[in-house]
Amino acid sequence: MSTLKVVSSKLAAEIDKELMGPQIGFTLQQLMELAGFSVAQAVCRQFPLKGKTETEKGKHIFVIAGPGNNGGDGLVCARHLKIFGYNPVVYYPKRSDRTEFYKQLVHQLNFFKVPVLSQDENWLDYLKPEKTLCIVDAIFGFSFKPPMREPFKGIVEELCKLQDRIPIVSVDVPTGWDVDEGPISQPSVNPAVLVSLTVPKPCSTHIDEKHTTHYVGGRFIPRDFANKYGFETFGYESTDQILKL
Ligand SMILES: NC(=O)C1=CN([C@@H]2O[C@H](COP(=O)(O)OP(=O)(O)OC[C@H]3O[C@@H](n4cnc5c(N)ncnc54)[C@H](O)[C@@H]3O)[C@@H](O)[C@H]2O)[C@H](O)CC1
Ligand SMILES: [K+]
Repeated sequence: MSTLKVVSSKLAAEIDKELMGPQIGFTLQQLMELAGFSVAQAVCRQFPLKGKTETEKGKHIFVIAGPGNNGGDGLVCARHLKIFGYNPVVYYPKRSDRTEFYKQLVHQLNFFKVPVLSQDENWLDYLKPEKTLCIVDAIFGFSFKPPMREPFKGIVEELCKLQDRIPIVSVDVPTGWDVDEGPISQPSVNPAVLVSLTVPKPCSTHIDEKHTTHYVGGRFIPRDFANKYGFETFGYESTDQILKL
């Protein structure tokens, strides 16, 4: 059997289902914690604070969280960024009522004094190139189906205007991209960093390597499980949660 380097949206959903099924028994919370933690680590690797001035250190990281689990990864990521010494602000326009768990993630952000903006707040005030280190795009992941609906269509259109001046870090899938086909509809972001979770999705083959740094994160599967789905595990070093591809 040939070894795939990417897995389709369908397979990614099957992998998730099996990981959280009765045989393996991970909970969504566990996987999301590791996913969000790895995205925060990728931000640290890409935008280190060491040697930076206080002004630089005070810059915002603007995390935009969508309505599903990709958004949940963003909420977790923001908490870890705060712990790592960054200054995250979360914009969470359409809050998930799927489970109580999402409310708990927001409570945890309140506990760490990370601002969480609602849909009616003036979120663009927080997005000034001179005051913003990067944007974490946790809007949509592998379950996005175009065309994009509001309020996200308008939000992503604004991000597209800013992305040449503020780097975007996309979680798992660049928002607006078809998971399997890539950027086939608008609006869609052009990230400076992509953090693929578990294994890259086919859309990642459409990134321009000169523009986009690609990491894999979400280090939670053993080799035989990866091989069963036709891919290899990645050569993470030591305790790293991410690997630059
Ligand atoms: N094993 C892992 O790698 C893990 C990955 N995780 C993350 O989970 C997402 C996938 O999460 P899911 O909830 O299935 O989907 P999304 O977040 O992508 O989006 C669903 C959400 O979006 C709405 N929606 C879909 N299409 C549209 C549209 N055209 N316009 C507006 N809204 C749309 C839909 O209604 C839902 O509300 C994966 O990518 C990872 O980031 C987990 O953390 C677990 C571990
Ligand atoms: K995303």
